[in-house]
Amino acid sequence: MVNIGIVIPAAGQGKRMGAGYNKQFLALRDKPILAHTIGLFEESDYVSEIVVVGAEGDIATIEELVSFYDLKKVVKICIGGVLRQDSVCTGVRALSPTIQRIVVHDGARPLLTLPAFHKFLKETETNSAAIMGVPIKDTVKQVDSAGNVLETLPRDYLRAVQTPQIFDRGILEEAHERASVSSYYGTDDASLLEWIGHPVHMVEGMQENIKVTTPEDLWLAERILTMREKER
Ligand SMILES: Nc1ccn([C@@H]2O[C@H](COP(=O)(O)OP(=O)(O)OP(=O)(O)O)[C@@H](O)[C@H]2O)c(=O)n1
Ligand SMILES: C[C@](O)(CO)[C@H](O)COP(=O)(O)O
Repeated sequence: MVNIGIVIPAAGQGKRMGAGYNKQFLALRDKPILAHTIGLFEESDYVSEIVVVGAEGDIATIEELVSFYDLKKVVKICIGGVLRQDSVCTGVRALSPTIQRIVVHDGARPLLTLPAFHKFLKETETNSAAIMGVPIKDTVKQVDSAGNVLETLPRDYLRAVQTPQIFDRGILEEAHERASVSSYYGTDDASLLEWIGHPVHMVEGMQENIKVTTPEDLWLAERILTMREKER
C-alpha cells in the first residue's frame, strides 16, 4: 500500500458544543478529543505523515498537545480558514510532495478504531475517491421553509456520511482548486468531487464513529470509550 498522508481539520469553533472554546480540547477519558483523533493515525503503519489544521488562536495549544502526547508523525500544524473546506484545502497543500494518497478525517471524530481504519484502506485500495457512511436509522423527510413536509425520502439508498474520506492527491487538489475558483462550497470533501463529476465510492462506516458536535455526543463518546476499555 502507498504511503498515506492525513489531513485533520480541527479549526472549527465548536459553537454547537457551547463550551466557549474549541471542543477538540475537551477531555474524553482524561485525554483531549484531538489527541485521541491524531493518536489513532500515529499508530497506523500505513500513515507516514499527519497535518493538523487549527484556528489561529489554537495553534500554540495544538503544538503543546502534539508534544505532550509525543505525536511524531505530525509534520505541520497550519492555520485554518473560515469554513471546513478552506481548512482542508490548506492542509492538503501542506503535505509533502511525496504523498500521493490523502485521508481527510475530522478532528472531532475521535472514536474511529485502527481495525476500522485499516479495513477502510483495504476496501478502498482501488478507488481514487472513497468515503465511509452508515445506513440511516430514522425515516427522512424533506420539508419546506415553513416546516411543511414535502416528501418522505426512500432511505434504502441514503447514507449518513462520515470521515475518513480517502482520495488520490491529484483529484482532491483539482476538486478543491475548481471549487475555490467558483466559490462552490460543500459540507464534505467528497461533494467537491461529485460536483466536478468524479465518481466517489461508498463503503460501510461504523455507527460509533460519531462527530462530537453537541454535549450529548460528548456523553455518548465517553460511554463508548469506557465500554471499550472494559472489553479489553
Ligand atoms: N473552519 C473550520 C470549521 C470546521 N473545521 C473542522 O471540521 C470538523 C467538522 O466540523 P464541526 O464538527 O462542525 O466542528 P465545528 O465547526 O467546530 O462545530 P460548530 O459548527 O458547532 O462550530 C471539526 O473537526 C472542525 O474543527 C475546520 O477545520 N475549519
Ligand atoms: C465531513 C462531515 O463530517 C461528514 O459528515 C460533515 O459534513 C462535517 O460537517 P460540519 O457541519 O462541518 O460538522
